[in-house]
Amino acid sequence: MLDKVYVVHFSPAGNTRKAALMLAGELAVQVEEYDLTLPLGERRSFAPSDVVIAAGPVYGGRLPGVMAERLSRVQGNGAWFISLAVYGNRAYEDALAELDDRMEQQGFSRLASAALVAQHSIVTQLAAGRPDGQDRREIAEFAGEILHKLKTLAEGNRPEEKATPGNRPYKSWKPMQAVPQIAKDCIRCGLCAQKCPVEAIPAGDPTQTDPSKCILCMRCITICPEKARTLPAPVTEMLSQKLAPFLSVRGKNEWFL
Ligand SMILES: Cc1cc2nc3c(=O)[nH]c(=O)nc-3n(C[C@H](O)[C@H](O)[C@H](O)COP(=O)(O)O)c2cc1C
Repeated sequence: MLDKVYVVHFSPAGNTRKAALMLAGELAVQVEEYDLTLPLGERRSFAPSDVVIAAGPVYGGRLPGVMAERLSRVQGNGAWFISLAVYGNRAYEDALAELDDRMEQQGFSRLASAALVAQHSIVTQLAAGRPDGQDRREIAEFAGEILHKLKTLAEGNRPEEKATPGNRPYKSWKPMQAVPQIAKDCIRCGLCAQKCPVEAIPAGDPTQTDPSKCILCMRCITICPEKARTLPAPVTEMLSQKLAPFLSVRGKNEWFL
């Protein structure tokens, strides 16, 4: 086990964070989180001996643009990174490669990369409840391989490396043009406005959502204490149909180091 590991994450609906903390708990005694989900955050600089897990959800086979931007808040100075693209049972496509590239641009050195499955934040029947017990066992196996690689490196040997899959240039993807709808049950508590990653909900009137800012990340829908925010039915129906083939498949956790 390591003494400490850092977890840098962007996790609107909490599934990415859950998977990243599972890995962190298998790797180190102490875990420190650095959250990129909110619009404001201090800059953070790491030391060459630090080990940093960088975890993001997959959106349309890509890293969310907001997360890619916010990674400029962290500076690696040669620290190790473990990249995690957390996907909802469909596919991760170029997201992991993109996360690797962004971390390297920020001055981190790649130790390992993984695509892990977690519950789909929009169609929640997909990979429901994951990461689960089987995922935990696989994540523990991945952690064991990371610790072994660190030991090999500390002994002065450079192990053979497996490259992260993904295309460059990355596939193109545009977020859907839709926003959550608000039911009469909304008590205007303002929690959604406070926690929106992209400031799409005005604090003065949380029944509004700015379609030019909303990334449909599901955070407001997930955290609303009154369950007053939902996706418009045509959006849910379209996505449920598109993703139906993935309901009966157990998506794979894959790692590369
Ligand atoms: C806008 C959007 C796009 C998504 N696109 C994909 C995708 O291309 N492939 C996939 O398997 N899952 C996709 N998902 C599911 C998420 O990657 C997955 O549920 C992730 O764990 C969500 O992380 P979070 O709970 O930390 O927000 C998408 C989710 C959202 C909100």
